[in-house]
Amino acid sequence: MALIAPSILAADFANLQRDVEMLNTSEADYIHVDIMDGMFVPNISFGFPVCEAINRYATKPLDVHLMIEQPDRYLENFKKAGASIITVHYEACPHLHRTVQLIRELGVLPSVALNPHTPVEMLSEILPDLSQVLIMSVNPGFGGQKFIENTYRKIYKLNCIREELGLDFKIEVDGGVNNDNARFLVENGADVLVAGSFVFNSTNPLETIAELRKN
Ligand SMILES: O=C(CO)[C@@H](O)[C@H](O)COP(=O)(O)O
Ligand SMILES: [Fe+2]
Repeated sequence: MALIAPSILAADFANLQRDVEMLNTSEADYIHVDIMDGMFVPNISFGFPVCEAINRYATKPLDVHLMIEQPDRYLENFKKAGASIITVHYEACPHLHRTVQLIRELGVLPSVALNPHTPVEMLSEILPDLSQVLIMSVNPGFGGQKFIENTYRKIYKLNCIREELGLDFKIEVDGGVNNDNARFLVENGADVLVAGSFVFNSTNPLETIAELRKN
């Protein structure tokens, strides 16, 4: 059974409270919150005031995905805005060990994301310190993109490394996840499926989440 993290990026921002409350009643495990700064990625989403507003209504833990440069500057703000998990990008953190420590010191679970071109081996020295690794299955910056097939291989490799080292971090996959690829992602080792447009563009998001969760 997979854990499901619907991405609020695909919600109706004019009805954010309604959509968060819908997720509260769903089988979703987390609410995935995508933060984009227009620098690390070519798009701007929203910042901590909106994250705080989501948290005001959410009864599920916030899984905050920071697609921003120099994330250390804002870790405390996102903790205060309700983050339970904070993901930073490997590609945005020259001092990743320090960043991960800062997240832990805040009492938040640390997670690191890898862009599609970054090999999983780049995290080998830091895996014991992580509670989650996020494998991007699209290039970050936008919802609604096409799933990159090489992701299965990356997840398989990371899962092998996890077993070899006897670690228990979660493997999350993010981008273009739907009912066609979910099963194979879980079979290859994914534990958490992020789904934005597949959930929010479906006619019955509650059923879509329940279906995804069966994988
Ligand atoms: O981090 C990102 C995109 O950069 C994701 O979380 C997307 O928001 C997922 O949306 P879909 O690909 O499922 O529509
Ligand atoms: Fe994301």
